[in-house]
Amino acid sequence: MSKKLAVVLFNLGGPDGPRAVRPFLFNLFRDPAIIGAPALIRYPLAALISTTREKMAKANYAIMGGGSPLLPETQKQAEVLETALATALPGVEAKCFIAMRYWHPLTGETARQVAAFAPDEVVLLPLYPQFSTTTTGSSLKAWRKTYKGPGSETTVCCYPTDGGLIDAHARMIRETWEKAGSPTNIRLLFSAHGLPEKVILAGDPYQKQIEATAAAVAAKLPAGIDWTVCYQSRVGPLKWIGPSTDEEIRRAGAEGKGVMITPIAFVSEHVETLVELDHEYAELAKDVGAAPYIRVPALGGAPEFIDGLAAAVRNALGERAGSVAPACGWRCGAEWSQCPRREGAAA
Ligand SMILES: C=CC1=C(C)c2cc3[nH]c(cc4nc(cc5[nH]c(cc1n2)c(C)c5CCC(=O)O)C(CCC(=O)O)=C4C)c(C)c3C=C
Ligand SMILES: [Fe+2]
Ligand SMILES: [Fe+2]
Repeated sequence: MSKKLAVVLFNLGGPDGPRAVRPFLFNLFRDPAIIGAPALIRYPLAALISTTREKMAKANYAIMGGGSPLLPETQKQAEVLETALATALPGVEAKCFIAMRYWHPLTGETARQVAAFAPDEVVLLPLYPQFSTTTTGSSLKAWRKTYKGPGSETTVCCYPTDGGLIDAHARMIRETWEKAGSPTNIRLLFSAHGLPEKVILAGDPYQKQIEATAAAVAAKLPAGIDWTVCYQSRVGPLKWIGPSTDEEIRRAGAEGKGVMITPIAFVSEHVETLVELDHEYAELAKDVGAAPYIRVPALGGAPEFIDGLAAAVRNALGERAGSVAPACGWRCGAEWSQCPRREGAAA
């Protein structure tokens, strides 16, 4: 009988229609990984923020037909990854499951489905290349709270400089640039989701890993290209890491340059790319004279990226079997004793 492998893909989730927007936002803001206040304060605060943010968020989701495309996009990735795993792991019955953090299929629902599958091995694979306590760390906690099924578990904490990830980005940047007529007077912006600065000061490796991804991609592009990293999607009154994407668009405009913008922390299209990048920042670029404004698509099912994920799963199983040494390497940037890949480690 072939070995059964469950690969659990972590992602954030998004509302599937207008009525889901407020409860989705409530789930997000009541997460202690997002708002670090005690539950007594956090819950009313989450209710208040989700109510006040609902109208604006609904208007953004309306641009995409009312809901987020994140789940269908993730389902497509899961399908192609399953096919890649059939080749990478002959003789293993590998099935991909999707565990979303803030909207269906929620992590607890998926944990029950995985338990019913009764796997011999479980690999937890975040669809976040860079580790943050606010994303992968939060999903890991939710998983560990809810999964009661069988199987030996291994976590891929992160893969910021994975060869497949980097090759996919570099190819898509080159292709998009050529399709746009190979303009020369442009700056390449690697745009990542921002974080409150205090999260980074508390030791989160996210920003360092974003910079490592961007540098590795840039190293695959023609020497001397003009590039920089910036951060989008700021929420709330706290100080967030910078420079912000809008500051960088303004700077490019003031210097008489156009921009080519590539999402570097999101691996699929959703509200932050289809609305923020394609509408809000495109308009800003027009206003400040940053022309042309070119947007590189998110990775989606890019074959190099998917092959990289399949290799990460194979390596995780190799570590479990003792055929390759357990190593965080880059991975989460934490000491091995703190790395969430270690079973039982506090994420
Ligand atoms: C690398 C990925 C992400 C990080 C880091 C992250 C941190 C983070 N996000 C918020 C607040 C919001 N995020 C929202 C949506 C959203 N965020 C990510 C990714 C990261 N978030 C994704 C994939 C999505 C889903 C988009 C979709 O299509 O539904 C939202 C909702 C949208 C909105 O109202 O703007 C909020 C709010 C915080 C506060 C935070 C770190 C502390
Ligand atoms: Fe977010
Ligand atoms: Fe790690």
